[in-house]
Amino acid sequence: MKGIFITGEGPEGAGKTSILNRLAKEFSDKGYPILLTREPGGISIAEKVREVILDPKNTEMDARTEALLYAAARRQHLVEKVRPALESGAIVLCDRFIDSSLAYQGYARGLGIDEVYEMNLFATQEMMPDATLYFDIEPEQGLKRIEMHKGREVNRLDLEAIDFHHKVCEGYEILLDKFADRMHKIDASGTFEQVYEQAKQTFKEIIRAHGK
Ligand SMILES: Nc1ncnc2c1ncn2[C@@H]1O[C@H](COP(=O)(O)OP(=O)(O)OP(=O)(O)O)[C@@H](O)[C@H]1O
Ligand SMILES: Cc1cn([C@H]2C[C@H](O)[C@@H](COP(=O)(O)O)O2)c(=O)[nH]c1=O
Repeated sequence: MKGIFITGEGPEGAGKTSILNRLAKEFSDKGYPILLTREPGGISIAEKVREVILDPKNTEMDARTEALLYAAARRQHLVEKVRPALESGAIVLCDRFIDSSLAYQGYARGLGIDEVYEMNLFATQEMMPDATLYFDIEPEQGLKRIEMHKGREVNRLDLEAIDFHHKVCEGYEILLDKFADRMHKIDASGTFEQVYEQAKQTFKEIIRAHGK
């Protein structure tokens, strides 16, 4: 594919969405062909699946159902939006992707990282990101940011106990080792400007390494 597929990952409130938005704006303004999108969502069918998965009223959702719904939304989003953009040469910035499933469903829910990975490889036909920005923060600090952000939807996963959020971070630590070649750790605990500067430097190195 001609484009570059870059994902943003991390626990709740790490600042992924804010930083990816600013990167997309700054680099689009400079003339780079950026497509900013998100998971679950990004296209109509996947946004509908998102509503079902994240509705806090759906308390009975089975862990495998949850993992399959994320993978189904991912499949449709990839086919309908991400792959065509990459084929046209875009730099796709995606707010969460497969690593979220591995950390949240594979590790924190206990389904198994390898099992969830296998199932997702079927959904994506083995497509993986070229690079991933991992926003590293203690779950307590991230959740506090979300509490302060009054306009944000509170979703079903935000409402999990703090132990679950610690497990999500442990899961991501495993992924940082497993996928050391593509994962870039950003310290997300500082001010927005400090985090943005790190993310921007890393982003520039990634696109340079891919010839852009
Ligand atoms: N470095 C920062 N310091 C303080 N607040 C921040 C920082 N970065 C983002 N925020 C604020 O924290 C809140 C959550 O940020 P954001 O939505 O970007 O996080 P996120 O990682 O996408 O969260 P989630 O995945 O849970 O949706 C927002 O109100 C945002 O303005
Ligand atoms: C893609 C994906 C996401 N999740 C979780 C992580 C978050 O709790 C929500 C998405 O909300 P956000 O505000 O857009 O970050 O869904 C998951 O558990 N598994 C996944 O594959």
